[in-house]
Amino acid sequence: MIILNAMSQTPVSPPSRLVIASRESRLAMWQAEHVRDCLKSLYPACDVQILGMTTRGDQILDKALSKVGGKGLFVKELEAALEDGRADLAVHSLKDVPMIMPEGFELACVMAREDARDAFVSNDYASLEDLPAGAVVGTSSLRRESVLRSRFPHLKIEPLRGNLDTRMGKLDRGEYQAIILAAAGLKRLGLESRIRAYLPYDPYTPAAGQGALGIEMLSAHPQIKHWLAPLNDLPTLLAVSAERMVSRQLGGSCEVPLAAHATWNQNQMEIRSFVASIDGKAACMARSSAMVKTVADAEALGLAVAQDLIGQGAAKLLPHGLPG
Ligand SMILES: NCc1[nH]cc(CCC(=O)O)c1CC(=O)O
Repeated sequence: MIILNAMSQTPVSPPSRLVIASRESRLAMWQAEHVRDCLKSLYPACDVQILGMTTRGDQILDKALSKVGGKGLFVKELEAALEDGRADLAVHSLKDVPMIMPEGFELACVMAREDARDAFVSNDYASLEDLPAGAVVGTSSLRRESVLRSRFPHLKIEPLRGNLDTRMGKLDRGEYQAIILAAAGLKRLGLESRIRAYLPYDPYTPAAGQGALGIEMLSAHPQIKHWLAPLNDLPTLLAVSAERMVSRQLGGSCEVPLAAHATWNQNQMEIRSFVASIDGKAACMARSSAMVKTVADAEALGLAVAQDLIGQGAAKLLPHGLPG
């Protein structure tokens, strides 16, 4: 649970030094630098440093994420740096943050979301519809694979791992006719011009948290939450709270195609979600809208959507059944 701008009774003095742990990929570094710049403008006297590190998710590139135990693969080393005091904050793509965080860790804040859509990238084709039979499409996500297989059974879907630059390189060397990536990462790295088409939320619903940044901290250091509170973006916080609740209720793993996307505007939230089989032949889909004013309201809507999916038989699509 995140407290927005919690006005503490005892004034907290501004930070004098903050160390941000980050993965070393270009996107992760962009995100860490963005957080550093925001902190520097909030606290001009604060010394803000970035500690770059490699995670297991960056090292293992020859296997599908779903096969190497996707959960937390990109965050564990960063959490270790927080635990031994080498860093105060860890910046993550919220999509990569497990739905249930380990004991002692929490989100300090959720920052404004970039474009949450998936993007179609290709050198030779303008859209998925233009791809000929047998064309190879690269994606590392079972969620994207499932929708592609159901809509375009004539395409060949093949795994695509590595950081953004690696993935673009594989496309440019002709290993794939097209690839699907999160628009957010491409835009952040100045690669927006490579996007040939934006995939609509229906049916290409993104993963919970896609496009948003989450900053992780140790629960034992509550002053950090206070310092970072101004970086929270309310529409994003409410949307991702609902999305992450859906995902958490369904076991939130990378081993099953699972999508959840919410928007919030003037107290009105809309949310859509699906759970599907990898071949795209079976799917449960739910959408809902409600008046939402607080994180608790958003989570209640997420819970209702998860229950709708479960009522449709979503548990049968989950590799380990329902959690708990
Ligand atoms: N799973 C890897 C990952 N984690 C975050 C992003 C993109 C940026 C974002 O969603 O914030 C990506 C790459 C992708 O899905 O194309």
